Amino acid sequence: MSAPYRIGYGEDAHRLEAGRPLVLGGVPVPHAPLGAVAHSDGDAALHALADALLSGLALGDIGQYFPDTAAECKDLDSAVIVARALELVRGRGYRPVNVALVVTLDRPKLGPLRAAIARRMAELLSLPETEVGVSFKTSEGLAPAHVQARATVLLARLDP
Ligand SMILES: Nc1ccn([C@@H]2O[C@H](COP(=O)(O)O)[C@@H](O)[C@H]2O)c(=O)n1
Ligand SMILES: C[C@@]1(CO)OP(=O)(O)OP(=O)(O)OC[C@H]1O
Repeated sequence: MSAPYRIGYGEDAHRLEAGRPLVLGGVPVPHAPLGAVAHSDGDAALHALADALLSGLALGDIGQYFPDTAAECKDLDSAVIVARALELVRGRGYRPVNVALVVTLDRPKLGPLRAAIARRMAELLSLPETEVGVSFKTSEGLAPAHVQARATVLLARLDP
Protein backbone atom coordinates (compact mmCIF):
# COMPACT_ATOMS: atom_id res chain seq x y z
CA MET A 1 0.00 0.00 0.00
CA SER A 2 1.28 3.50 -0.79
CA ALA A 3 2.27 5.77 2.09
CA PRO A 4 -0.36 8.23 3.41
CA TYR A 5 2.22 11.05 3.37
CA ARG A 6 5.36 11.75 1.38
CA ILE A 7 7.90 14.56 1.59
CA GLY A 8 9.36 16.37 -1.39
CA TYR A 9 12.37 18.69 -1.55
CA GLY A 10 13.65 20.91 -4.34
CA GLU A 11 16.33 23.54 -4.93
CA ASP A 12 17.18 25.97 -7.67
CA ALA A 13 19.75 28.69 -8.25
CA HIS A 14 20.21 31.32 -10.93
CA ARG A 15 23.00 33.71 -11.68
CA LEU A 16 21.95 37.36 -11.53
CA GLU A 17 22.78 40.09 -14.01
CA ALA A 18 21.89 43.74 -14.43
CA GLY A 19 19.15 44.61 -16.91
CA ARG A 20 17.04 41.49 -16.38
CA PRO A 21 13.76 41.05 -14.53
CA LEU A 22 13.57 39.13 -11.26
CA VAL A 23 10.49 37.03 -10.52
CA LEU A 24 10.14 34.96 -7.35
CA GLY A 25 7.19 32.76 -6.46
CA GLY A 26 5.31 34.14 -9.44
CA VAL A 27 5.69 37.72 -8.17
CA PRO A 28 7.79 40.33 -10.01
CA VAL A 29 10.36 41.90 -7.67
CA PRO A 30 10.26 45.67 -8.18
CA HIS A 31 13.51 47.65 -8.17
CA ALA A 32 15.69 44.52 -8.23
CA PRO A 33 19.19 45.72 -9.19
CA LEU A 34 19.90 42.32 -10.79
CA GLY A 35 17.67 39.76 -12.52
CA ALA A 36 17.90 36.04 -13.23
CA VAL A 37 19.86 34.61 -16.13
CA ALA A 38 17.74 31.68 -17.32
CA HIS A 39 16.10 29.99 -20.28
CA SER A 40 12.63 30.40 -18.75
CA ASP A 41 11.49 33.38 -16.64
CA GLY A 42 14.11 32.21 -14.12
CA ASP A 43 11.76 31.97 -11.14
CA ALA A 44 13.99 30.04 -8.72
CA ALA A 45 11.22 29.74 -6.12
CA LEU A 46 8.74 28.12 -8.51
CA HIS A 47 11.46 25.86 -9.92
CA ALA A 48 12.31 24.68 -6.40
CA LEU A 49 8.61 24.16 -5.68
CA ALA A 50 8.06 22.14 -8.86
CA ASP A 51 11.10 19.98 -8.12
CA ALA A 52 9.83 19.43 -4.57
CA LEU A 53 6.47 18.25 -5.92
CA LEU A 54 8.15 15.88 -8.36
CA SER A 55 10.74 14.54 -5.92
CA GLY A 56 8.09 13.61 -3.35
CA LEU A 57 6.90 10.91 -5.73
CA ALA A 58 10.26 10.17 -7.38
CA LEU A 59 9.04 11.71 -10.63
CA GLY A 60 12.40 13.19 -11.59
CA ASP A 61 13.00 16.92 -12.02
CA ILE A 62 11.72 19.79 -14.11
CA GLY A 63 14.52 19.55 -16.66
CA GLN A 64 13.06 16.23 -17.83
CA TYR A 65 9.69 17.82 -18.59
CA PHE A 66 10.91 21.28 -19.59
CA PRO A 67 14.40 20.98 -21.12
CA ASP A 68 16.45 24.17 -21.18
CA THR A 69 17.24 23.36 -24.82
CA ALA A 70 13.56 23.47 -25.90
CA ALA A 71 12.57 26.56 -27.88
CA GLU A 72 9.06 26.42 -26.39
CA CYS A 73 10.53 26.86 -22.90
CA LYS A 74 12.20 30.18 -23.80
CA ASP A 75 10.93 32.84 -21.37
CA LEU A 76 8.36 30.30 -20.11
CA ASP A 77 6.13 31.40 -17.23
CA SER A 78 7.22 29.04 -14.44
CA ALA A 79 3.61 28.77 -13.27
CA VAL A 80 3.24 26.37 -16.23
CA ILE A 81 6.01 24.19 -14.76
CA VAL A 82 4.32 24.09 -11.35
CA ALA A 83 0.95 23.28 -12.97
CA ARG A 84 2.50 20.30 -14.79
CA ALA A 85 4.22 19.03 -11.64
CA LEU A 86 0.94 19.33 -9.71
CA GLU A 87 -0.90 17.45 -12.44
CA LEU A 88 1.63 14.62 -12.19
CA VAL A 89 1.32 14.53 -8.39
CA ARG A 90 -2.47 14.37 -8.60
CA GLY A 91 -2.21 11.70 -11.28
CA ARG A 92 -0.31 9.58 -8.74
CA GLY A 93 -3.12 10.08 -6.22
CA TYR A 94 -1.54 12.74 -3.96
CA ARG A 95 -2.14 16.39 -3.09
CA PRO A 96 0.10 19.01 -1.50
CA VAL A 97 -0.64 19.83 2.15
CA ASN A 98 1.86 22.57 2.96
CA VAL A 99 5.01 24.13 1.59
CA ALA A 100 8.09 25.69 3.21
CA LEU A 101 10.17 27.94 0.97
CA VAL A 102 13.51 29.62 1.69
CA VAL A 103 14.90 32.19 -0.75
CA THR A 104 18.49 33.41 -0.42
CA LEU A 105 19.06 36.79 -2.05
CA ASP A 106 21.18 39.73 -0.93
CA ARG A 107 19.21 42.57 -2.52
CA PRO A 108 16.55 43.81 -2.43
CA LYS A 109 14.84 42.96 0.85
CA LEU A 110 11.93 40.68 0.04
CA GLY A 111 9.99 41.00 3.30
CA PRO A 112 7.43 43.36 1.74
CA LEU A 113 6.65 40.66 -0.87
CA ARG A 114 6.25 37.77 1.60
CA ALA A 115 2.43 37.80 1.61
CA ALA A 116 2.15 38.19 -2.17
CA ILE A 117 4.56 35.30 -2.78
CA ALA A 118 2.73 33.04 -0.30
CA ARG A 119 -0.60 33.98 -1.87
CA ARG A 120 0.52 33.29 -5.43
CA MET A 121 2.22 29.99 -4.60
CA ALA A 122 -0.85 28.90 -2.62
CA GLU A 123 -3.06 29.83 -5.54
CA LEU A 124 -0.95 27.72 -7.91
CA LEU A 125 -1.40 24.74 -5.57
CA SER A 126 -5.08 25.44 -4.70
CA LEU A 127 -4.11 25.80 -1.03
CA PRO A 128 -4.97 28.42 1.57
CA GLU A 129 -2.11 30.91 1.82
CA THR A 130 -1.58 29.87 5.44
CA GLU A 131 -0.16 26.60 4.07
CA VAL A 132 2.80 28.30 2.37
CA GLY A 133 5.61 29.44 4.68
CA VAL A 134 8.07 31.85 3.09
CA SER A 135 11.49 32.72 4.58
CA PHE A 136 14.20 34.98 3.23
CA LYS A 137 17.93 34.97 3.89
CA THR A 138 20.87 36.94 2.59
CA SER A 139 24.10 35.20 1.61
CA GLU A 140 25.83 37.69 3.94
CA GLY A 141 27.58 39.07 0.86
CA LEU A 142 29.06 35.71 -0.13
CA ALA A 143 26.98 35.42 -3.33
CA PRO A 144 25.66 38.85 -4.28
CA ALA A 145 24.98 37.90 -7.92
CA HIS A 146 23.05 34.76 -7.12
CA VAL A 147 19.53 33.76 -6.13
CA GLN A 148 18.82 30.43 -4.48
CA ALA A 149 15.56 28.82 -3.46
CA ARG A 150 14.84 25.70 -1.45
CA ALA A 151 11.39 24.18 -0.95
CA THR A 152 9.90 21.31 0.96
CA VAL A 153 6.38 20.05 0.41
CA LEU A 154 4.25 17.53 2.26
CA LEU A 155 2.10 15.36 0.00
CA ALA A 156 -0.94 13.46 1.28
CA ARG A 157 -2.68 10.55 -0.38
CA LEU A 158 -6.02 11.64 -1.86
CA ASP A 159 -7.83 8.49 -0.66
CA PRO A 160 -6.33 7.76 2.77
N1 LIG B 1 16.43 39.35 0.42
C1 LIG B 1 16.16 39.31 1.74
C2 LIG B 1 17.01 38.72 2.68
C3 LIG B 1 16.68 38.75 4.01
N2 LIG B 1 15.53 39.36 4.40
C4 LIG B 1 15.20 39.48 5.85
O1 LIG B 1 16.34 39.87 6.57
C5 LIG B 1 16.55 39.02 7.67
C6 LIG B 1 18.02 38.89 7.95
O2 LIG B 1 18.65 38.14 6.91
P1 LIG B 1 19.99 37.34 7.24
O3 LIG B 1 20.42 36.65 6.00
O4 LIG B 1 20.97 38.39 7.67
O5 LIG B 1 19.69 36.37 8.33
C7 LIG B 1 15.87 37.72 7.31
O6 LIG B 1 15.45 37.02 8.43
C8 LIG B 1 14.71 38.20 6.47
O7 LIG B 1 13.62 38.49 7.29
C9 LIG B 1 14.69 39.90 3.48
O8 LIG B 1 13.62 40.43 3.81
N3 LIG B 1 15.02 39.87 2.16
C1 LIG C 1 13.18 25.81 -16.48
C2 LIG C 1 14.24 25.40 -17.46
C3 LIG C 1 13.58 25.23 -18.83
O1 LIG C 1 13.20 26.45 -19.37
O2 LIG C 1 15.28 26.31 -17.67
P1 LIG C 1 15.83 27.51 -16.74
O3 LIG C 1 14.90 28.65 -16.77
O4 LIG C 1 17.23 27.83 -17.20
O5 LIG C 1 15.83 26.98 -15.27
P2 LIG C 1 16.73 25.86 -14.53
O6 LIG C 1 16.19 25.76 -13.16
O7 LIG C 1 18.17 26.17 -14.66
O8 LIG C 1 16.50 24.50 -15.32
C4 LIG C 1 15.26 23.95 -15.58
C5 LIG C 1 14.95 24.09 -17.05
O9 LIG C 1 14.36 22.97 -17.45
